[in-house]
Amino acid sequence: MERAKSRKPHAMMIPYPLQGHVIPFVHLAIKLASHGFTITFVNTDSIHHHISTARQGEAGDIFSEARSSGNLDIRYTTVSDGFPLEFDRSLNHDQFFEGILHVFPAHVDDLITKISLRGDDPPVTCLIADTFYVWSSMICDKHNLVNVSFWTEPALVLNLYYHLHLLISNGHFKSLDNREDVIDYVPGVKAIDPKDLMSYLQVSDKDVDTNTVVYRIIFKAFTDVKKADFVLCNTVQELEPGSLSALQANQPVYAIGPVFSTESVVPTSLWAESDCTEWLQGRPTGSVLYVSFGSYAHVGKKEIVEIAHGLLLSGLCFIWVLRPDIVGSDVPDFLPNGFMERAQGRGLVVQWCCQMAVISNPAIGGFLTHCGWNSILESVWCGLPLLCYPLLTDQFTNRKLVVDDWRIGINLCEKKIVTRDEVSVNVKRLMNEETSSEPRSNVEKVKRRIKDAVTSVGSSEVNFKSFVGEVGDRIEIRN
Ligand SMILES: O=c1ccn([C@@H]2O[C@H](COP(=O)(O)OP(=O)(O)O[C@H]3O[C@H](CO)[C@@H](O)[C@H](O)[C@H]3O)[C@@H](O)[C@H]2O)c(=O)[nH]1
Repeated sequence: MERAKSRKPHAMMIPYPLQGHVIPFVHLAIKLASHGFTITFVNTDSIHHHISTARQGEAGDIFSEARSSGNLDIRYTTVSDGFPLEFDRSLNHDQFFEGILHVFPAHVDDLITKISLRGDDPPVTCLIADTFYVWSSMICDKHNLVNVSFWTEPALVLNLYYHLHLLISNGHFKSLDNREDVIDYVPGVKAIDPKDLMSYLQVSDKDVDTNTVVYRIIFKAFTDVKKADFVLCNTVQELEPGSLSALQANQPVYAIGPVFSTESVVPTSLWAESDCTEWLQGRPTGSVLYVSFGSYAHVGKKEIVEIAHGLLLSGLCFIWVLRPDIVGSDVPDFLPNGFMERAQGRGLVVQWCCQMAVISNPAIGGFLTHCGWNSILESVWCGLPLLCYPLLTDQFTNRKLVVDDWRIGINLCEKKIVTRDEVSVNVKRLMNEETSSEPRSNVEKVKRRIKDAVTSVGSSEVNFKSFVGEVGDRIEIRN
């Protein structure tokens, strides 16, 4: 017993192989390691390859600098996701996720077996896997590991998926004609309109086949998470008290966000970053709009063209992140003819950048976003009001938090297809201090809350420390 007590906890961490998941996992790894954990961080070969290509050379051990500067025990390894490196995961989305569902867990299982045969010191005693993985409880049972699920979206979204059975039994999901009235029976959620549900739940059985891979993942992952010993959420207790309390009534759930280190030395970008510092230099405070639709969603060419014209019409300065695969990796040309020439001097288009560095520049005054959860947290951290253009998955639900609940942002459009006039009008509304005074003053309040949460006495920090204590106790009991 004494020996077990003095043993450091050793957690294997496996993010979902997508940019918006790898980033918070890396920050969590650093935080745990600085609280005495040994970490073995696992990226897929493909994610590692993209990080290396973005850096124009083998990235090697991505934690080497963090390890030496912070004296942290973080080990790094990669594992195959079952596909060759050249396989286009973005273009072949469903095939890729079939592999993540069925093939990837076998590779993870092999890796854990290999590591345990190698006799690492201390031995791996805990798995911290993304909540979207459907196999965590199976792997933890097999290898006698404490099962920690890390949720990288808002607690509201987890809470809705968690109570999927209620949405189904009440006819708001998985019926031929889903109900369209307000949902008021999910514990911890006062009321939510069906249009604010995650995109996957906004469709009826008439419109989609819910046997596709995305649905099989959803149905299984949110059953499996109920078997986790602990759930960590990248959110703040004071921001989502209802959903968090509802979840906490069932199992240990800790709000520990926002999990990010503002000066991260760990390379995580999957595309080469452009440095925007020089371009931003000397520009008036709050004069530049930042536009990004994250790493995962695609945007139709028609919409990109409308947004491009709208940005030009607005007459404002902007930095627009446009991934090469934003429309599709088989559609390389999507901007309207002459756009770059007309934007010269006031618009900068980059394929990727260090978002946190850019949006914390005082010249940035607002964020046109797809409402990815990391982007929302980062924008609030920097005190920037948001212009919301959700594209898929949790982004519609996140928009509700931003626009309806916290009132820190405005909607770009109501309909799916945005027009250039809507872009121009709303961009101007967001960037004008008078017309955006309400979201601007509210974002300052929310910013205070999230910054307070991560001080030594703040809720996220206190929750994090109790998680560290609890997980240590659980490891002892298991071993
Ligand atoms: O040029 C860029 C653009 C983005 N980022 C970073 O990339 C991350 C993007 O994350 P997020 O804003 O959450 O968007 P996605 O990449 O689209 O994230 C996926 O994962 C999120 C968290 O699970 C979900 O909320 C989203 O809907 C899902 O698409 C953020 O940390 C950004 O700082 C950069 O560093 N440079």
